[in-house]
Amino acid sequence: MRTTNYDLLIVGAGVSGLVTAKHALQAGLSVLIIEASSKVGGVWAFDPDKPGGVMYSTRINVSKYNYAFAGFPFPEEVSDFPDHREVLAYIEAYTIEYAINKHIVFNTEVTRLEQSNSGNWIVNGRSSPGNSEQCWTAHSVAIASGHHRTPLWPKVPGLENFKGRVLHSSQYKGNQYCFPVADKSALIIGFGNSGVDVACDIAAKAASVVISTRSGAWVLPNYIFGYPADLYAARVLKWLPWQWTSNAYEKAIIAATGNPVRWGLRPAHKALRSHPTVGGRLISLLQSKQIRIAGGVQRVTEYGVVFDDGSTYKADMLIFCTGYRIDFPFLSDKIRDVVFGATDNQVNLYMNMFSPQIGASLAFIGLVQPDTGGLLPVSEMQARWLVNLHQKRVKLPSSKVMQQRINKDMEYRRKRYVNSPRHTIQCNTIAYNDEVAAWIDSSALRYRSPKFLFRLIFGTGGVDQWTNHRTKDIDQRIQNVPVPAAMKGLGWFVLSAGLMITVTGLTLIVSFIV
Ligand SMILES: NC(=O)C1=CN([C@@H]2O[C@H](COP(=O)(O)OP(=O)(O)OC[C@H]3O[C@@H](n4cnc5c(N)ncnc54)[C@H](OP(=O)(O)O)[C@@H]3O)[C@@H](O)[C@H]2O)C=CC1
Repeated sequence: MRTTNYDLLIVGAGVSGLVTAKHALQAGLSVLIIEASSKVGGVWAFDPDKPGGVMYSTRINVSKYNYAFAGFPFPEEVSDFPDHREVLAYIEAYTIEYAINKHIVFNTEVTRLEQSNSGNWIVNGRSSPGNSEQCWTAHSVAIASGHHRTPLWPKVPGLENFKGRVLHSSQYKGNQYCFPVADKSALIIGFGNSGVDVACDIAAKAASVVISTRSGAWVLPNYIFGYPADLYAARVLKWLPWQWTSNAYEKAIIAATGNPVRWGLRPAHKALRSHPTVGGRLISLLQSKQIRIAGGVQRVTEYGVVFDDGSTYKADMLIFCTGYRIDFPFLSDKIRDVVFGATDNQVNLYMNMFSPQIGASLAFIGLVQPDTGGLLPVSEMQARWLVNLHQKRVKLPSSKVMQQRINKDMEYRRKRYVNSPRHTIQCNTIAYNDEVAAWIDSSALRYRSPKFLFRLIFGTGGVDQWTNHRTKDIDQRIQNVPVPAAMKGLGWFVLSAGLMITVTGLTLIVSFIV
């Protein structure tokens, strides 16, 4: 049975879906969110009985200044890196503040999405309990169901012979869940943020923990010289060649935690060529040898593994922390064909949002992996852009221009990052948001005062910088985002050097003329 034809139907009530709903509702659109679970929050809604989402000990690894909804800061008493309970409470408070709940249908899984000949979208869903089929139509659809749903299981020779336990990080909810880990030996395969979090969690109880990594990692501490590490990812650094920034970043890591080779980390690439692995706790566990690092797995045996260098490890459990495959199982084949690129995790979307063949009526919100800072402010700018498109204040470029841009971005990512399925949707938060902000007349760098400009160039500026209705409150929030002392020092150095060069140049010109 088809009911209301909504202006915008949103798939998923995680942060990306909620922020999209907030902006669409404020613009007067009729909105419906369809959510598979019984709660808002997406990956932040801890559930020990369901795969996916956070585990019991998860803390966000981006500071609360760069992972928040605009105009809605985390409470003051929350630490720089909130834990998942605090993040969920914050998301729930946002949902209440903007009365989003009444626009959500919970416990309903979207099963199919297709476009009718008229251009409207037909969305089918299945509600539980009872498995009742539902169907809605909408003028446009925003897919905000996340890209960390389908585990990526690599093929490892001999895995079928292994006698111990095998699971993916999405199934690991904490050392008190799953199965007894006390006195067992665990092999963690993969050295991204899941690998680090799982290794640190399991090391509290297990007898021995080894992380297997084929390319090592530069492990970023949560704090550098007393400030959250993400606060160093300032605008000025994106204006410099990334290799220079990477060198500085590597020096900062070495100054904060020592040479990574000492702890066995053996990074195979420059730091900024891959997604940052954050792990303050990991370094101390490596120092106390509660966790060890090994190379790639050559093959699995009945009771353990053989690494690439021929050494062996006897393991009771293998935990694959090997990331996710981008997948939206409800897309019809026709849409799937235009959305996904030729290789694994490649998406053929303009600004990771729109298909040139489909246009503005189907948007992907949050289909981005920010290389610095958090996803939330990117999703929020995408939501605002989408609403502006709805209101016909802006329009998308032609499909030819969109495709050219997609190709250019793909080429850039291939060169800039390690060319792997892990980096196909990587983007720089500030650069991305600055670009979208310029289109919707919300630029962060509109001049207010030299002090402000300094803050936005040598600091990250936080999530409120792109808000277009400037109020004292918003300006205060931007000023509350700390600028690390080292970045202030860099700022003063650049300004003094600039001043000296200008004065010297002018003096030379004047003396030449005179
Ligand atoms: N606390 C937090 O805020 C957390 C955030 N996250 C975020 O969630 C996202 C997903 O993270 P994560 O689950 O760690 O996934 P990632 O994709 O970031 O990392 C996957 C890891 O698995 C390795 N890997 C992939 N394929 C293979 C293979 N075939 N053989 C061996 N190793 C392989 C990769 O190595 P290689 O580099 O060699 O390809 C990499 O080390 C990220 O954005 C992350 O930042 C995750 C956990 C906690």
